[in-house]
Amino acid sequence: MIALNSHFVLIDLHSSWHSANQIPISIPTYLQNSHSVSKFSSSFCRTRRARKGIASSKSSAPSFPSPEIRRPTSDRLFLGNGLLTNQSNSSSILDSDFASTSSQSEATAELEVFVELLPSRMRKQLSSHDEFRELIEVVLDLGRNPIARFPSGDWAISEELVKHEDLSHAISKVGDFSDDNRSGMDRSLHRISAIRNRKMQIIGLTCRVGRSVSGSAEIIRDLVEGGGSILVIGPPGVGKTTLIREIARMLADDHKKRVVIVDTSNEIGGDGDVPHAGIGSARRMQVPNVHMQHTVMIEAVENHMPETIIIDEIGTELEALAASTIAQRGVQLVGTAHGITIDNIIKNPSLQILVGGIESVTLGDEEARKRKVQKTILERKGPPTFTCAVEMISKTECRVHHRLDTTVDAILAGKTPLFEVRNVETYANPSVGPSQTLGKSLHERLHSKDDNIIAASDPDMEVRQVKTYANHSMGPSPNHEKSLHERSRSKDDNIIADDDADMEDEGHLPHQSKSRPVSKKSSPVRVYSYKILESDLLQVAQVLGLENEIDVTDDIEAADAILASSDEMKQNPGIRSVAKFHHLPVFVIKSNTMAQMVKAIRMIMKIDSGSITKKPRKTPDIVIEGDAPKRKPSLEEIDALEEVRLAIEYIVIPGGEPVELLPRRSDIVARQLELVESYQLAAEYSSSEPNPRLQILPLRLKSKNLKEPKSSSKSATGEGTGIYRLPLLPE
Ligand SMILES: Nc1ncnc2c1ncn2[C@@H]1O[C@H](COP(=O)(O)OP(=O)(O)OP(=O)(O)O)[C@@H](O)[C@H]1O
Repeated sequence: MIALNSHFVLIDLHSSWHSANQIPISIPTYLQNSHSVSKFSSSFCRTRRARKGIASSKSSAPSFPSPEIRRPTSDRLFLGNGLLTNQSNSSSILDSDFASTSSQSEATAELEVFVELLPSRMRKQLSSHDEFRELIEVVLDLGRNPIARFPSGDWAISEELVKHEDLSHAISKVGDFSDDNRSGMDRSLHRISAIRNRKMQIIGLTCRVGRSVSGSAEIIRDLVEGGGSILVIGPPGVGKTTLIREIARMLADDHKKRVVIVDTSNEIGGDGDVPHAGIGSARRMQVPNVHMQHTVMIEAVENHMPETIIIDEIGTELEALAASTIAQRGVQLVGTAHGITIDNIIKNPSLQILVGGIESVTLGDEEARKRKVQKTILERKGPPTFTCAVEMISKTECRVHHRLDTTVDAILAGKTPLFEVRNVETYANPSVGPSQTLGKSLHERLHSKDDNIIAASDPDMEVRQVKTYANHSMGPSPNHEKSLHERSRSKDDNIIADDDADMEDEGHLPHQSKSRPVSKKSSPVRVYSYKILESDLLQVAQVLGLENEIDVTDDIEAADAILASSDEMKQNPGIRSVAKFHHLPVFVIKSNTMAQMVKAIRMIMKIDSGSITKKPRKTPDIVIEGDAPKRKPSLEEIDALEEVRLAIEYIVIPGGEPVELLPRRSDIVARQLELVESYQLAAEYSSSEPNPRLQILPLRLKSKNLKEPKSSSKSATGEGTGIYRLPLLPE
């Protein structure tokens, strides 16, 4: 993204410290939010101005409000985080006084419109914040402190609590809320989302600053120009809408394509009937209500002869079907979907069609053996709707899957797909002119020393940075600073309960009893998680039949336990301080597999009580007995267990289908059975010749109550004859 030609002006507006009059919110809240926002600012502050030592706006908080509100003009003067752009101005990037005067004030115009939402007492406070220009959202919840969200974290705007009048004031400044509870401000890109009480009165608002960030699509310009359909995946707030808005403009203005945006919440083209200048000459179709998004998508193709259709938030099966219809009609499609990785889309039954649909195929024993796969395998049903996919890791970094079909096939086969990691810095070296940078082929970049891209041997892919992709369900990316390689799945699957926050400091050693007990109680046990997807945790809780007993919370103060990945524990030592401060036990999982989460949840719920023992004092961790690796498993055993994991996570749980495994040695079948049990699933054991085998059933086990089956003559470990059926929960 960033500036790629001399028409852009870069200014380092980044600042990470709050001024003295600002009210810091609690450490945990800060951590929580720094965890959930990207490291955008830190990477952006390395602009040329910064390198040349030109004073940034850090020292002088912009005064506010200015008397006159100006709207963006067709010159497209927009504000990004630490980035101001003006296409009509060709002054030098380096010595432009313009950047600190005219551009700044014009770029502030959109923010000025935004802060009109707030009562004047809040405006003054907010505008004095050093990061004011990088403001992401303002949250107004009745009876609470008004909160501003910045890239560096949350900040309480005022100690005065939000009143009804404050909400009424904000509501009076926006248009009507549609049935998705969203509204906007006329001809601006800001998004206002409402929370209502049971009487449907608005009691909370999330007001997001919308910006058109010129240059943000440079990072994938080659894909856009290639003409293929592009699926953009990312968690909320990572910048998907901002990216596709710029793609729409790029295609319509730079490439003179007929672009139609299906703008369900008026987020891409802004509120009001005249679209925001940020979409250039792309046309925009509004959608009367969210349930009609798919019909408007089809209408766009049938009535307006588009070459490209842009669509934000494909979330339902109907929308996915409409997208697939559009793609079949030869129209380029650029769409977004929520998720962290393509794996999330594959596992989402409504969106599976976007990646071609999935079906399970049962192979004959001979074929399975030949292919070295399990008997029931997953295959892609047809061609994906999109040619390629972009997983947004942060506003500045993404993973590009040039061939979505190849990626999906690899994931379904349990293999690591190959992809290319791109970041803004690589694509926005201001010292290189536009034609040089943009014209550079991937092949050239491959050999560029700076670009940190390495070639893969796969002839299908031109070039990519090969990284391990094993941890498909890794949490929302606060982890941008961490290499993907480091995030690869750990072979050691132990769960650690880390109960003491700071064991080194003997004088302040928190006694274990200080930690709040985490036990079953009438209200659900609330878990605060770091880098573990809430949806994955809840899915596991559901499989365990604990969906009413466990809850995931964003509020550390309300939490009963912390669940974190060990990667995050290493990266973010602050977690221990937070845990200590709140007297919370920390449960650490070494990989985000469902099996690990099952174990963690059982520990948190004390289902396996008594199995927790403390390690000697020097090591602050508590290890679950029996989880420590006792011996090195054989390759065959690893293979067999991986077969179980894939079968369960890709077929049995999402598809509700049974899976028959390959025949194995009886001791290995016993290990497989243990793993099946840890997912709380039932299995059928068959001691067919020459080796026994398991069939995993999509049925939940009675927890902690496994009985010897009547039909089994011996045991479930493979020595018996006939069928072994684990007891099932009554439906
Ligand atoms: N490249 C960027 N530079 C500066 N700010 C950005 C950039 N991309 C996004 N933002 C800001 O980040 C916030 C979130 O962006 P955006 O709405 O595009 O995210 P999103 O992924 O579409 O979120 P959601 O899924 O919730 O709709 C906005 O305030 C936007 O202005």
